[in-house]
Amino acid sequence: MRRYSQLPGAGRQDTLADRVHRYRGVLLVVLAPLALVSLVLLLMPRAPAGAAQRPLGGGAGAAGGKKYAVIFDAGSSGSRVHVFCFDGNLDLVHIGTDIELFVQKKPGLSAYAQDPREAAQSLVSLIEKAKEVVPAELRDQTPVRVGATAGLRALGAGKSEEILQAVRDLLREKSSFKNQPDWVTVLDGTQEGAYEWVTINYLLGNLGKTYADTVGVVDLGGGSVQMAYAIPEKDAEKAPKPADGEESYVKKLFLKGTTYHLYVHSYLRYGLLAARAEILKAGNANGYSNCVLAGHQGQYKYGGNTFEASAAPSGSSFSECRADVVKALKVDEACTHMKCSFGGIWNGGGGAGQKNLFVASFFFDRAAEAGFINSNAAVAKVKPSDFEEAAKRACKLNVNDAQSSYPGVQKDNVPYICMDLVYQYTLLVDGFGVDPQQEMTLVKKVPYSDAFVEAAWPLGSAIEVASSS
Ligand SMILES: O=c1[nH]cnc2c1ncn2[C@@H]1O[C@H](COP(=O)(O)OP(=O)(O)O)[C@@H](O)[C@H]1O
Ligand SMILES: [Ca+2]
Repeated sequence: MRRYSQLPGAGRQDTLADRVHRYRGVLLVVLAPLALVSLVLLLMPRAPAGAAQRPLGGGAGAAGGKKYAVIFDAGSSGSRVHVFCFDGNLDLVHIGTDIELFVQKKPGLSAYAQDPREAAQSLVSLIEKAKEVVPAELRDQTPVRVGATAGLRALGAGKSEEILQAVRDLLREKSSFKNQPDWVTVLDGTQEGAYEWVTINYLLGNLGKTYADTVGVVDLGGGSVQMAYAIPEKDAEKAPKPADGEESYVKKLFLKGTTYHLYVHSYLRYGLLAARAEILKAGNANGYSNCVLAGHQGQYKYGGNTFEASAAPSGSSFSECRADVVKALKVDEACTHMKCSFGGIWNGGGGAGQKNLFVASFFFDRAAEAGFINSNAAVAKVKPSDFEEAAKRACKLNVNDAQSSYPGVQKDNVPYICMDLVYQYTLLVDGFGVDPQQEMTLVKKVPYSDAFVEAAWPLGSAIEVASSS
């Protein structure tokens, strides 16, 4: 397994083609300022023909062509604020010495389900940090958006709406940023996946290139996992209709003058922490789990429910745990489409847009904790089989040995290290159909210019905001 501190082709080492492309953009500014708005870098997530188009929000705070955008990521395991600043070409420019302000704190909003005001208050320190980096005279033109993901999705509409309302009130009273009620929402999973795809491909300098030159993105959160990659138009036309209540499989995006057909699916309850509950339910026939490390007797709490989570008398077993995970993933569920990933969900048809996979969030974190990538690296090249090997090692341990073997793993997570790694391997190989030997890139941050930017959905949202003004 190799490690890269610098990503080939990333950052601002533009090729001649890129520069020609950018110069073309400048020409367009001169020749057709109105057309520019829709041509240069307009992110327009659209539902397929016939469905209503998602409105674009207001613009970003601007000065001398610079625009700021403040995006809150209300994730299931923590809240984070990102502040970005774009120039007139919608390239990122420095905020002080960095290219992004990024501050995070735990727990997430959903941990305050009983007290919406306290949930909102948990964002105050992040708001203050964001204010520090946006010049005072630009704050009232600088939009602030809040996107909540799987944590609030799982709380249900009533509770999550109360929390969101408290956040809207707080932003109106305390933020001094440009705020609007409909800018504080629960993101649907496909929107989250699409933004993440835009983030990574923007940072890699891929936008404007053909779909085959983009990378596919997998984002394993706590509550849900997203797969997003560009597919050819002819495949998009054949996309099956989603089941009732599900988002459509294909989003049409217009970015840097290029139309992309993005296959996106978000699997709710298959984020790493949510999947533990599914695995415990699937495998708990005898009151114990084949995935829990020897020496652990306990229960696992997730989303207001409690599950028995005690080790089997013989401890954890890679192969038996894997069978439980396959069951939890519903790999064999009837597939009414051409080809499915798992749970009867269309797999998008694969192809060149999925050849290079960038895999984010918990995939990176667990790989670092299991010690097969450097936790300080921004990206690392691995294969699914690296997760298999790490899982086989972890599943042989008891909790005490695991605690000393994996000093980076939080105490609460130690009994689940076998389960998590088996899940990650099985999700990639049996779920998404990735070859165990296929090289892929684990990503935490992407090098851009002389800095690093978080590989997370908020930049995609900021690009939408900044390009719509
Ligand atoms: O902006 C980010 N930077 C670094 N890591 C992130 C970021 N956003 C999410 N993560 C990682 O993703 C994992 C959990 O994701 P999150 O709390 O966002 O769950 P969710 O997406 O299911 O709501 C954590 O391991 C966290 O470290
Ligand atoms: Ca997330």
